[in-house]
Amino acid sequence: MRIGVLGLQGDFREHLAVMSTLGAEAITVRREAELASIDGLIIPGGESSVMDKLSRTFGLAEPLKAAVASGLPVYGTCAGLIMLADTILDGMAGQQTIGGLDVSVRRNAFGSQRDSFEEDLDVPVLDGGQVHAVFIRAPVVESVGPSATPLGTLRDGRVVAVEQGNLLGTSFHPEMTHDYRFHEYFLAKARARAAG
Ligand SMILES: NC(=O)CC[C@H](N)C(=O)O
Repeated sequence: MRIGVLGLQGDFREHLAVMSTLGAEAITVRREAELASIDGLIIPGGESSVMDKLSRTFGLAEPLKAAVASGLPVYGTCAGLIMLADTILDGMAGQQTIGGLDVSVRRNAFGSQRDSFEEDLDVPVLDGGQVHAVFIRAPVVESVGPSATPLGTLRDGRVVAVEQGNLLGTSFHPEMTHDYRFHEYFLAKARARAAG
């Protein structure tokens, strides 16, 4: 099994380090050909509008859409979640997404007052208790369509983790904690895909 981490922009090196900690082979993905050799893809945090522009400049936007449509397991964190959302609210002018997750996601949903914060979340699909989540200029999942499932919510009920088949998205950054259960959850999907 081999994992790709989209390396156009953002904190992709941290995700590569998590993969190495978890004993998974991982490569940085910047070209279409690299997408063909992986069993799962992580889209890191960063700035989604820049990632969107670069993915189109590098000719990766359509191949990424095709990869999602093919059932490749993809895990998006923060900006990566925005990239996977079918609908983006408060995007930059002309900002597009890869899509695939039947959700609307609002960029920078917590405003400058709460630019970054941490909260413990209940995530019933993960064993081992609450997940300590780090949010940095984070998006929120404002509505979840019938094809997607919320996995985790803030105390106020707002959705910050979602799943839809092979797609997984979190508003927060597990790569910045030592709790890699979301990465493990994603790797299980990639392992199933690699096993064919
Ligand atoms: N930490 C992050 O990934 C921030 C996301 C960023 N605010 C965006 O709109 O893409």
